[in-house]
Amino acid sequence: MSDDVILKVRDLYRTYDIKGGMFKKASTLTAVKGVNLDVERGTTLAVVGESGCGKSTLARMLTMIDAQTSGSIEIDGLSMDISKTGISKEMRQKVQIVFQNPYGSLNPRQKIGHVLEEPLLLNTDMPAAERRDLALQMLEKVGLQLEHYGRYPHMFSGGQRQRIAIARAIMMKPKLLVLDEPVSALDLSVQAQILNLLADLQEEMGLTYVFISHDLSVVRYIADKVMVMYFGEVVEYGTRDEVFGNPKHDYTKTLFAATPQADVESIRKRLAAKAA
Ligand SMILES: Nc1ncnc2c1ncn2[C@@H]1O[C@H](COP(=O)(O)OP(=O)(O)OP(=O)(O)O)[C@@H](O)[C@H]1O
Repeated sequence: MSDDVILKVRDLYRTYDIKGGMFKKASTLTAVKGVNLDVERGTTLAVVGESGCGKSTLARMLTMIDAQTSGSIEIDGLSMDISKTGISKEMRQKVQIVFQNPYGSLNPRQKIGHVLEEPLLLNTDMPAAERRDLALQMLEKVGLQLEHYGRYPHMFSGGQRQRIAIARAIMMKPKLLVLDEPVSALDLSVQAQILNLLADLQEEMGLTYVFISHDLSVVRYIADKVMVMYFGEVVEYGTRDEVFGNPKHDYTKTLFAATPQADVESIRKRLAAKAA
């Protein structure tokens, strides 16, 4: 593992103004409160916590879908403050996101070839023939077939659609992938296949992952480091073995106690069987 930090976040905040109503005063909600983190190149940081703790807000800021209220994000040496600079092609190239529901993020009227080539079309001057070659290469890389290039999203299973979303995310050869609950909507056996694919791509392409999940069995399998969020704050941050082996914060202890150990064991067995 390298000690080369690719993602550096300092004192990151995101607040939302909540409008008042007839019986309610206007207020401010702080969804992310003073988050600091460093992620080393080629490693996986898992972000866990209950619904509403700020995981997706953090993901949206890391991927420039939303701007931070204050604080800094640096990816591969480039500052990601879109409120000041807007979004450059260079910034787009550094980071991509994969969502939980691939169908929602794929345009049903676009063929897969177009879906894959679109980021290149928007952000580069690459000629059409090269774009097509790259799209075909990526289809193979994520375990799909060349004939899938001309098909529509509804012609694929959930697992295949998530492979397409991953292929699209890596078309621009990003350094960092933010994976927001990427396997939560999939059947268990398909989850294991997608997790294995992500592990292979990480090794092959030197990718760094921020992997958001509420599923501790998955986190235990994929994470190098684990960050636990609670009401917008980081309450635990350490290596996987430190956090799982010796959780310090009361919230983490409760979270771990609430996860049946059987889940952890079953996924371990499945993955071990596949690797053998
Ligand atoms: N655009 C918005 N306007 C107002 N409040 C928001 C907005 N987006 C998120 N929030 C609030 O910020 C808090 C954090 O939400 P966020 O979606 O980041 O949590 P999460 O941990 O990802 O939850 P989930 O797992 O359910 O998606 C929640 O209280 C949510 O209601």
